[in-house]
Amino acid sequence: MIPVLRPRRSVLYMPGANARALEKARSLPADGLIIDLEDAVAPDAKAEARQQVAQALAAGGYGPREVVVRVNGFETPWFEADLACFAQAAATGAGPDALLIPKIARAETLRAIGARLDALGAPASLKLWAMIETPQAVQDVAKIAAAAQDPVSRLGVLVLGTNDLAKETGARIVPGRAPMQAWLSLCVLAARAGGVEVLDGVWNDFRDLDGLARECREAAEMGFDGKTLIHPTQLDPCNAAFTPPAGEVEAARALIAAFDLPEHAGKGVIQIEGRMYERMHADIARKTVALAEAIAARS
Ligand SMILES: CC(C)(COP(=O)(O)OP(=O)(O)OC[C@H]1O[C@@H](n2cnc3c(N)ncnc32)[C@H](O)[C@@H]1OP(=O)(O)O)[C@@H](O)C(=O)NCCC(=O)NCCSC(=O)C[C@H](O)C(=O)O
Ligand SMILES: [Mg+2]
Repeated sequence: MIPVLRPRRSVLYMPGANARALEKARSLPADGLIIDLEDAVAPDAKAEARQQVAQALAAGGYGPREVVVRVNGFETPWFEADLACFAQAAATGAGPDALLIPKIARAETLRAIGARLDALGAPASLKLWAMIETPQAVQDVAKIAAAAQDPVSRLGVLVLGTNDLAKETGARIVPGRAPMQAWLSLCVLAARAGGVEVLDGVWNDFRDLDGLARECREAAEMGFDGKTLIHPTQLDPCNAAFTPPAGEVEAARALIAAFDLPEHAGKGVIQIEGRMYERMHADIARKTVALAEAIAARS
């Protein structure tokens, strides 16, 4: 059975204090939006930004875009008020789809936040996304992703924070990301084992769209479900990189149809034009078709 997919090819951050960005996001071709209350909002502007974001969510107009609020960290003075604000908004039907928790280091923290949301009366539909952006989080990413098996954690998606990883480790952010490849792959592996989705980190040099396109292709090849972004011009190249090409979708449909032929009933392996296909390839093909259909349904 192929799950109904929600495309998360492009997920755009914007500062919660930036009213123009909150407005503009209603018409941008992003699969998802992350409205930030953490690093992109100065300490003195936190309370006002929180209210502005709550008002923007209540006003709505974000259509099919998945809306996520990145709250301040678990140990900051703003965390509890952020959580209470969006738990209450979710309880009245005007909340985000998920809260993104920065600098998660342990699975227990997710469970504690999930339990706090339960206590605040937030509906189960309010999910948690976890940022993987500390050395400890990368080392423990399998346990963090596995927390998704426990409904109290509400975990749905892992999000890489490559800027913080560079800061914490001294690794350089370079084209091809050789210094971080092992960590990125570990996160993809952990996400798949835990049954959650995983989004790549941001490309800071927002005027270099060729560099961005290269990094999006690399991320798609590594198995990421999508990439987080910081500027509207990054949306089209990112959506293109994570959309299955028409030829791939056509080939996937042909493979599914081939396995459905009466002469192939009961066969575990077939050949088409000199290439071997097993039923696992038909499973991959079904996922490709489901993603392409979900993307088509959105547009
Ligand atoms: C990077 C920016 C500060 C650049 O802003 P600006 O100089 O205003 O750009 P432009 O003049 O080119 O903008 C053109 C129009 O697009 C709108 N715009 C710009 N960015 C966004 C956006 N992110 N979302 C929605 N709309 C946006 C402008 O308002 C202009 O509109 P118009 O008036 O119609 O012309 C800016 O892009 C920005 O703030 N980006 C997001 C920064 C952010 O949220 N950072 C935090 C997350 S990244 C991170 O922390 C990752 C992780 O934690 C890690 O550790 O790696
Ligand atoms: Mg960060």
